[in-house]
Amino acid sequence: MAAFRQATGSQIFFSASSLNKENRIASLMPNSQKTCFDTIKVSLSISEPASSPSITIHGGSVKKSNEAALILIRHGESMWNEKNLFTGCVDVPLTRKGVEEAVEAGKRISNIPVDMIYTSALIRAQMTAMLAMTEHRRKKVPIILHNETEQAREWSQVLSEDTKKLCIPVITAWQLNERMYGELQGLNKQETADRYGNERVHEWRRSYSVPPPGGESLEMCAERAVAYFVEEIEPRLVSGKNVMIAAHGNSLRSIIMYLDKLTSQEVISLELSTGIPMLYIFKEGEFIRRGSPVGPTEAGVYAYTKRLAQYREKLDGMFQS
Ligand SMILES: O=C(O)[C@H](O)COP(=O)(O)O
Repeated sequence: MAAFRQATGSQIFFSASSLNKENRIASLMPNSQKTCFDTIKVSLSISEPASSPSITIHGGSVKKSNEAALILIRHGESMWNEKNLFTGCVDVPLTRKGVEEAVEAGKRISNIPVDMIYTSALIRAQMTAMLAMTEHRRKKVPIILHNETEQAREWSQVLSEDTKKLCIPVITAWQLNERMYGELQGLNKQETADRYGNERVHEWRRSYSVPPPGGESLEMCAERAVAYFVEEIEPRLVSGKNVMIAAHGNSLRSIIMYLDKLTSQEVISLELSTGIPMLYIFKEGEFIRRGSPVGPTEAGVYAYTKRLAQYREKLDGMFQS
């Protein structure tokens, strides 16, 4: 990770070479994509239920908590996962099993607060986020924000203030897309390993700096995914917003590498299963990995932070279930 960033205070600076790579990555994307770090204006105001652990209001000023929940979830099984094909940035949907995995994931995080959701621009991640939220006890409605044009933003506004309070903004970002697998996209993984050798294919799939032919290395994927996380998502956590990110095996591996401060050697063995939520607590500028909630009432998750326990108690009071 240090290879492409020097952290000074809370600022992260990219070396010139990685900026060149970033521009190349940006050029790989459809020309409708603008610069790397478009700042999405969240057009929904997000109300905090009184018990919310993220923000409390004292006499008009907002006292921000220094703690927030971050949930990461790799999409459920996709139709090309099922066929064992390299997928990358090809936009394929979930299988029925993937739909069930997403719903199950939702059950596991159903008592954890979610104020904002980020997904990639790919349907398998968006389906996973929306299906998971059908199981959330707070019953807020996730709404995908459309900012692609001024008209899209205006026409998709929620104009009722009351309704807005029961919505969760969903921001889609191509920067969170799966790594682009280049010439491997659509090829069968086993046949590719048979052709090029297991070791070489494993290096393309799991190493930090070796890209697949015509595709992105994990390092190149990190330069957009981690940059987006730092520029757009981390400030939300700092402000006390609880965030869920639904994305992909490798874009999430690059983000976890940043969160857990993994070396380029350690990240090789990092594997993410489809549809398994992972919980982090963001506290005083640090990310603490809490593992994967096994069930909606797992003591281990709630015992760890008072705010999550209080939020769950509030939901118990609100819904008596
Ligand atoms: O893009 C794909 O094929 C999968 O989502 C991830 O593939 P990988 O596990 O081979 O990196």
